[in-house]
Amino acid sequence: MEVSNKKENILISSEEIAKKVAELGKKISEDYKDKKLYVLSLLRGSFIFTADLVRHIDVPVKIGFMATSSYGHGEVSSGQVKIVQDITDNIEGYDVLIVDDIIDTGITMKFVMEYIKSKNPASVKSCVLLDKPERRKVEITPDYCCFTIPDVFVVGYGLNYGDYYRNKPYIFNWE
Ligand SMILES: O=P(O)(O)OC[C@H]1O[C@H](OP(=O)(O)OP(=O)(O)O)[C@H](O)[C@@H]1O
Ligand SMILES: Nc1nc2[nH]cnc2c(=O)[nH]1
Repeated sequence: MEVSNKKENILISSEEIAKKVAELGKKISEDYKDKKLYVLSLLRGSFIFTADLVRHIDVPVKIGFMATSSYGHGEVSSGQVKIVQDITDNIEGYDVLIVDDIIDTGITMKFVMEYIKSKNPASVKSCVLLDKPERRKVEITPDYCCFTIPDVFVVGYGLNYGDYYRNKPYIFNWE
């Protein structure tokens, strides 16, 4: 589960990612011009996407983190979302944008959206790099998304295999 010697199949290059992330940052800047934007980054998977995205946001923004886990080391969701590290800011009255790397079954994003709504924000929306709609188990559509992908387990740009590969600058799977 640590490293694989199979050939990498690049599905989305770092250049394609950079272009889409920049466009998305611009759109979010327009949409949140007169709002109180709070970006909530879900660790660990979204750390790279968040870091790149917020550098394309040119309106005032607070940035915070929450760590959730539901996959462990496997490729299948346990169906249970664990809050590994809770949000530490008071987000009451803020327009919270929850940023994650992927919506797959949708269980994580749905759970976190409900949890954040209970803290009385002005609004809550979701923003992901990847959407994998074929695997959905709960009803959810991302408010902002860079790429829709088919039902393949993908790795890189924050997404892990075991504890590894989050540092790869592109999205790939193995052939
Ligand atoms: O839509 P879902 O099926 O719930 O899957 C999406 C979630 O799965 C991954 O998190 P994981 O639990 O692997 O933790 P990680 O962020 O530390 O990788 C990913 O980062 C998302 O948060
Ligand atoms: N690495 C990885 N984590 C996930 N969590 C939910 N879907 C995926 C996926 O396709 N890849």
